[in-house]
Amino acid sequence: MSALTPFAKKHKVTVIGSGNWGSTIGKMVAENTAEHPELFERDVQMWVYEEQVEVDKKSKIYDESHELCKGSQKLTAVINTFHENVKYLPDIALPHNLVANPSLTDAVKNSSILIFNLPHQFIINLCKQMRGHILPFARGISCIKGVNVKESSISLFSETIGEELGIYCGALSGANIAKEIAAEKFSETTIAYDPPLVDSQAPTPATSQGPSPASSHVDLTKLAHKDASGKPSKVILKPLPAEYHPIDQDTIKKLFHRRYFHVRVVSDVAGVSLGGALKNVVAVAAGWVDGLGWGDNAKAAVMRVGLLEMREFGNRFFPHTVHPDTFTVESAGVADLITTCSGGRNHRCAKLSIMEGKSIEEIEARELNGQKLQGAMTAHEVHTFLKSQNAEKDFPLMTAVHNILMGTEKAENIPDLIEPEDE
Ligand SMILES: NC(=O)c1ccc[n+]([C@@H]2O[C@H](COP(=O)([O-])OP(=O)(O)OC[C@H]3O[C@@H](n4cnc5c(N)ncnc54)[C@H](O)[C@@H]3O)[C@@H](O)[C@H]2O)c1
Ligand SMILES: O=P(O)(O)OC[C@H](O)CO
Repeated sequence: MSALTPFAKKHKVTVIGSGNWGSTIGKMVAENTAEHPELFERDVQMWVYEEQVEVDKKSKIYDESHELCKGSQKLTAVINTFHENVKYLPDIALPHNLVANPSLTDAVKNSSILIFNLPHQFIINLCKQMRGHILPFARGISCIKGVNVKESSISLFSETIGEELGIYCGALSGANIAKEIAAEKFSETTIAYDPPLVDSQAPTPATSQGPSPASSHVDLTKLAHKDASGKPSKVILKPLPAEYHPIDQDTIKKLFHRRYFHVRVVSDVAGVSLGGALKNVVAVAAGWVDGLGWGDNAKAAVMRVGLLEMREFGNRFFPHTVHPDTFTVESAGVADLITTCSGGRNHRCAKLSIMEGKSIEEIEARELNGQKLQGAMTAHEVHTFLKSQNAEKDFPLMTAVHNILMGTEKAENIPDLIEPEDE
């Protein structure tokens, strides 16, 4: 113990995912670890789903004499050599201390802070691969916009990750179109982070020897937290060893906040997560309305109904934890809805799909170069859950989006579907 001065260990940070948002978050986090050497290890690991890519001749980094610019190459090699994610975040210089790693288990090894940033359909499988390879006391932040539905149950990805890995996981969400933030244009975000007090800031049990040295003697069985729906969580959190600086709200803010990316830290994990997931469904409807050429008033009507349904969804299905104000006060609520329904990928692809008479999946494959939409999948998942609760009629917009995607309704009928004429 004598060799260990307080906070002798710095936090190692890993970003799991390297898409459009994953790479942007990796950029900001690596900028911050370099600026806070007292808290964090400088190098940030970024797990990359390995694939073959070609460096485009029009790209600024193209160098005809370089081996990696000839034919198809590993994405990780290209990122680590040219410090650019040519496929998912082209033309943005990444910090040299952001290290692409194709091995998930190696990328997360010894990391005390794990940032999850993947399309939601991939996360459970990845958590299973990570089990047994992470520090048991690690803390997580989920930047994933989606919900985890299994027939009649719904959970947030912060909860799912927490339960799969036995760690606490908060959530980051906001009006955050990645390519704008990567170009360092101003934006805000909301981070919900409220772990139970098992770390060194927790009041530790009094002993005859005086206060416990930082963290390690808390009775964890009494501290198992509740998940966002109010059910007792299966996770029994492990306290952070005393040699680490606490991973508190201040530490989390230092990890994400940039001059161009303003962070507000709150406690409402459920509200922040639901806002990010449900707005993607509304964005699909907004895209259709724009594609029909109905103008801004029509889109505003869809957004108004969508916001009310988002708030009602939180109140009804997460009554113990959602703070209804989150949807209107925080970037993770109405601000995200506005930006998504203007410049987001879900909106753009839905708009093109109706203009061209093609499915959203066809447009996604043609337009997004491997990036993944979350709106259509989330609409189906939310519908499965609403149906199981016999609540479809109380969420007419969410239900309409599902039915239109399924081809049993038409986007042209949205006005009647969201506000039946006899009401
Ligand atoms: N892009 C944005 O503007 C933005 C902003 C805020 C939040 N988000 C959210 O962030 C999350 C991640 O989205 P993104 O934009 O970084 O991703 P993306 O859509 O840009 O890219 C898709 C990613 O999925 C990976 N992938 C493909 N197949 C895979 C597989 N089988 N297993 C694991 N990974 C696989 C790809 O390598 C790539 O990294 C989503 O929930 C999204 O809603 C995105
Ligand atoms: O491009 P979208 O539709 O996935 O939305 C991106 C962000 O979530 C906007 O905040």
